[in-house]
Amino acid sequence: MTALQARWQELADIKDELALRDWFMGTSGNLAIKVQDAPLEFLVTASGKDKRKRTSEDFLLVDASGKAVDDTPLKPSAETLLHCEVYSKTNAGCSLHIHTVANNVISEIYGDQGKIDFKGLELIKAFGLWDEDAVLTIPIIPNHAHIPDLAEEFQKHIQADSGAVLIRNHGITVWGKDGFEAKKLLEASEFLFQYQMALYQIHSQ
Ligand SMILES: CSCCC(=O)C(=O)COP(=O)(O)O
Ligand SMILES: [Zn+2]
Repeated sequence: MTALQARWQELADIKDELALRDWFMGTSGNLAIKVQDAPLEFLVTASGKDKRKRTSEDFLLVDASGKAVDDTPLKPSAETLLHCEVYSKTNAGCSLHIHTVANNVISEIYGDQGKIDFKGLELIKAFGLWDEDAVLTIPIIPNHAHIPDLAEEFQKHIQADSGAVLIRNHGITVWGKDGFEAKKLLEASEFLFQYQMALYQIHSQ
């Protein structure tokens, strides 16, 4: 199996798992996985597809600028530039973006603060934060319809080989060293958002 085939299968399996969680409502979301460095090439989801379906046209190979490497009628995700920023600034191997009710609600409640902090919750360990007093901070950036502007805002918060950024009333993008790590951060983030939303509802009664 070639590296391309292996990464394709890895990303297709992740896509299926996220689809089972109903994390691709209304064709939202996009996924990417690095295939090679120097020159950078990564697989990204084709734009506008129903990501719950598994087909031979789910992904296409793009270069460091987000352009298709091969001659194809498929269009790369409209948000490919965000994935380009991840791979140009880090050693991450996989980046995932989804829209959920929980990540949208949390991004709106805490959007004016520009971040949300989580402390004292076991699941922040998924981000490698094991100390008793550790705080997980997830930045929240404004949404921009113009993707180059969104990518510019987003890249300011890429400071390590793994991380997460919330885009206000849009969704979350996470990245990690491989598909397993990126998916772990995504699941942990969504757990934390659901927890915080439930707590907020109780406190506002
Ligand atoms: C219908 S959701 C609006 C676009 C978006 O935010 C998204 O995540 C999906 O866009 P893509 O081009 O990757 O399908
Ligand atoms: Zn999106």
